[in-house]
Amino acid sequence: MIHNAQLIKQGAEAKVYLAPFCQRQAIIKERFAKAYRHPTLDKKLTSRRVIQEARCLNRCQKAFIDTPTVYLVDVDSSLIYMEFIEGCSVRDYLTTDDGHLPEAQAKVAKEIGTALGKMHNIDVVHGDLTTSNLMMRKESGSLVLIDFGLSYVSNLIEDKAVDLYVLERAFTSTHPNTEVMFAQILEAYGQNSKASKLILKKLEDVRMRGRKRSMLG
Ligand SMILES: Nc1ncnc2c1ncn2[C@@H]1O[C@H](COP(=O)(O)OP(=O)(O)OP(=O)(O)O)[C@@H](O)[C@H]1O
Repeated sequence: MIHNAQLIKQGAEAKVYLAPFCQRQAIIKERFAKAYRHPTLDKKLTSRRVIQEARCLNRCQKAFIDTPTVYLVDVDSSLIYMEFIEGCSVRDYLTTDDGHLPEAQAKVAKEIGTALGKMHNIDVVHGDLTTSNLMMRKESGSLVLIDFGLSYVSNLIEDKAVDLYVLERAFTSTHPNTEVMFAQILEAYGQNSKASKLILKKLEDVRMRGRKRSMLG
């Protein structure tokens, strides 16, 4: 039980709360036990996930990639306390109907591509890139990557290409007519990721595999 907490999301793996922490509002992410798993194994897997998420967030912060600052990691209780980002998700930004200027959209795309390029440069693979996991700060509009719950460290070109493919699928399935924006994301990614040539080439293979799979049903 977290004191004065307001549940903001109940997912399949975790509960996300907004709660006061040291005189400020914080996000508290709590991973809960899975009833179908053996308790000892469950504790081990849950702890590993908590540590992995916090580690990837820290790794990004050390590289000055804007992500929520981790305040506290309580492995025993499977809790991560982190900065509450005030703002809106890119998903909400793209689905609100207030006719964003192409220049404004291009700026967001550039920030996304730049952040992802930098994240892959330090071998962090996000694992769940959707437009809900990209936030824009209220004050500055600057981009923040959130939800590192499925993230891991990998230097494999394939893993990074799949990361981009997951985001591409999220764009095409959720936001019609954003092909130009996604191309702008990849352009900025190309300018910021060290291995972009190989990764973008691999992305073409991953897309092809995806198409074959959907043709076969
Ligand atoms: N640091 C944060 N600041 C503001 N809002 C946040 C923050 N972290 C999460 N949220 C909000 O809570 C929602 C759920 O968080 P998150 O995506 O981390 O959980 P989840 O998808 O349930 O986790 P997981 O994918 O690890 O199972 C986000 O979509 C976002 O709206």
